[in-house]
Amino acid sequence: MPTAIRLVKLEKRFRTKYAVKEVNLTVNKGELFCFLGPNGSGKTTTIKMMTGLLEPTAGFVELVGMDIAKKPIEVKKKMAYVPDQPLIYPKLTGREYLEFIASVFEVEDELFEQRMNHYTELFSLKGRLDEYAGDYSHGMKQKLSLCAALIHKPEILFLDEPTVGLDPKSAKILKSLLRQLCDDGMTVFMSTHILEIAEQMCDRVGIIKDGQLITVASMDELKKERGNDSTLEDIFLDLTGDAESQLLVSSMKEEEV
Ligand SMILES: Nc1ncnc2c1ncn2[C@@H]1O[C@H](COP(=O)(O)OP(=O)(O)OP(=O)(O)O)[C@@H](O)[C@H]1O
Repeated sequence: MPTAIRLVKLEKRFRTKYAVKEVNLTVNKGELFCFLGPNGSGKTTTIKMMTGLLEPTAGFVELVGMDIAKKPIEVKKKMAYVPDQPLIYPKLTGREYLEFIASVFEVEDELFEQRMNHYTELFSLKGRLDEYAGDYSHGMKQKLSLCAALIHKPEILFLDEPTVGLDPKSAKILKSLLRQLCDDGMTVFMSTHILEIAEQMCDRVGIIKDGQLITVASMDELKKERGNDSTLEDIFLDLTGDAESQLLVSSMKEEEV
């Protein structure tokens, strides 16, 4: 299986503090990879280095075989990034925004129309495309940002907390869409706090704690190692939580019963 993403000894230091430390990781083409970790563990910093928005202190990132620091334009043509806070131009309509993104990526008119119709229909945005994007709700902005990311059919899609702000129907649509895109060969790298999503749909999960990647495995591998009745929540808390927070979670579970 060809490699889509390769991180080699990737590090980011802010002043004296390491936000990401010696991360090595390979993600294959067509994989749906979930990146998990507690708040402040280094997920966004890693994604920003992977997408060329932040320069590493050490190490490097290769996407589809190219070093992002050496070939930034070529690499960026092959990827898309949907941040947790959607970045849109408020004075453009939804349609104008998608047209603008398509023009940057030189998408042919016919393909643009097909993809715009397909994705905006899927996310129930088609009837709202002539309104200013600045007047959209948070969830609608998030969906417009997703449609824009898919308009040039990237080989690698990075998503930071993609389901936050989406209603349950849109979240479900997104989950099936991501699975289908990966089955068709796209690679998805996604951070999430929703362990259920990672458990249900990811091929592999990576868990980061204090800037260090502490586990990379499929759900089957994790269960084999930790016992078949373990949930991802148990495993996650076991690997990342301190004893106190685990006790708190257990007592809350007992109270629920
Ligand atoms: N620009 C910055 N300057 C200084 N420190 C930063 C900067 N950006 C991030 N950090 C620090 O780096 C660490 C990792 O932050 P990061 O945003 O990558 O975490 P995260 O795992 O995405 O967290 P969350 O789940 O809360 O979004 C944190 O300690 C954070 O305070």
